Amino acid sequence: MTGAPLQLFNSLTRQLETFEPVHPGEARVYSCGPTVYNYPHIGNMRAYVFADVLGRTLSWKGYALTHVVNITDVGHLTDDADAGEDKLEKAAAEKAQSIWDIAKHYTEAYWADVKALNIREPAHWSIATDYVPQMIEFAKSIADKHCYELDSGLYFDVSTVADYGRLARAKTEEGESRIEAVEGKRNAADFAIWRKTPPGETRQMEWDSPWGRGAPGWHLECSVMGEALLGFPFDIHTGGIDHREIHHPNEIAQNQARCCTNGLDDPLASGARIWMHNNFLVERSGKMSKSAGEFLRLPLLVEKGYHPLAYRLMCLQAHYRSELEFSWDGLGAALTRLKRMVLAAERFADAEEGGDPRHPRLAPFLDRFDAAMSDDLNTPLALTAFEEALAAKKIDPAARRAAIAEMDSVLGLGLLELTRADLRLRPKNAELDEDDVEDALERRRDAREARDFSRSDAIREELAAKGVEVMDGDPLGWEWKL
Ligand SMILES: Nc1ncnc2c1ncn2[C@@H]1O[C@H](COP(=O)(O)OP(=O)(O)OP(=O)(O)O)[C@@H](O)[C@H]1O
Ligand SMILES: [Zn+2]
Repeated sequence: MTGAPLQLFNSLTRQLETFEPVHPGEARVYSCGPTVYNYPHIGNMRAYVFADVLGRTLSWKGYALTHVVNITDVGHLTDDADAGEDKLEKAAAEKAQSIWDIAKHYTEAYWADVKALNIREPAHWSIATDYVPQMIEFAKSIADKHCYELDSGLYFDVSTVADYGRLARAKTEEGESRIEAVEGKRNAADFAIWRKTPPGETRQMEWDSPWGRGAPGWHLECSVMGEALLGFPFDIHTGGIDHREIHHPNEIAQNQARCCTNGLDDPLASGARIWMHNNFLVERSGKMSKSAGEFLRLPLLVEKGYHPLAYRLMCLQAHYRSELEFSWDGLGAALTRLKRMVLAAERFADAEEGGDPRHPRLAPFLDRFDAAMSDDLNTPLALTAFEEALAAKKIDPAARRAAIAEMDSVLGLGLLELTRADLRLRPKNAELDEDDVEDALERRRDAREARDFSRSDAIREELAAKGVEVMDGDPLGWEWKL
């Protein structure tokens, strides 16, 4: 493996650990994916930008990566703890639509955002409903020792595993106390791994099981897909910090139960060695939400004229474990920074391929970049090394192109393909298109050459009235903006 040893923060041990793969030369990663009952907001997408940067870093360091991202199309209740309704059943009932159509529609919307953000396709998008037989098999294997049946379903008894909930931080403050009581539960934190369809109710998604007709629990799904596609133990499990409190402790409890039944003698075997959690993207008003106020979806950013990769850059500007506050000004600043990078990269984007990235003038930038990324994915610091490599003077263009391509394989900004025109996105409400603007600017240049300043000013005002600001002497060389 190349470069500095990769240090990652493990939420389970609460410390930085050097990445040592379970299978030499490989990296197996599972990331909790979207629940496809609605469009993802940009906060959700921060979780996938983070998982993507982790995957790209592992690939760059030479590990053969197998990344799994699941699609939850059944079982996730409106409350992460054991209460509420199935998010998809609820959406389907409200919209009077087939649940399968709903899942398909929002999965496709999610994939469109993934693509726009240069998030690489994982090896598998595992769809929960494709794994129901394996879920039943997994549940059967742990049921005798670790579960009990109630009228409402099969419950996991958290007292049957060692040190339940060691991952969670908010155990006493919020965690357990907010778990709604279900009559007959042995411990407040016990959770359903199979939920029976209540008598007299019809569900669009249900399956037969030894515990009656019903649907799997959300936590069970991730345990099963992780094991099925990556094998226990695998290397890294990721998700947003909200998952650190309930979803992942429950997954870990099931994995412990499963590993013990399979003869793995470590009572704390948690399925994955390293558990990593990205912090939230927040709004000034609080947690980003799909219901309150303006629904911050990636397409809304694009409609307002921000390129999706400006949002990706905004994510990279913060460390993944820090909270990041969203603001339009912040996004605008990220867009300006991205434009500067594109201008710098233009100078050598056409250079020959195959240059030596370890050119003596570039190696120090690459080393700093590596040190930053190896220090628990310190992207804000890595970006500064990247920009200095972009800006350094008098370096062979082919070598520089190679070094930038290498760093960008980790950052995923697509800098060698992005053009000025790509970044001059047109807000949806703009009345002019790119050609109209260029045409007006041409006429204005002629007027100025002819020293006809009143005509030049008139064209400027005409453009301003249509939402285009002409920037004479723009330091970025962008002559106009919308
Ligand atoms: N504001 C946020 N910032 C960063 N990550 C987030 C944010 N909100 C949710 N996540 C993460 O996004 C991923 C997808 O979550 P999921 O599709 O289940 O959405 P959700 O939890 O229903 O979101 P919400 O509760 O906001 O509707 C999870 O890893 C989750 O931890
Ligand atoms: Zn999950």
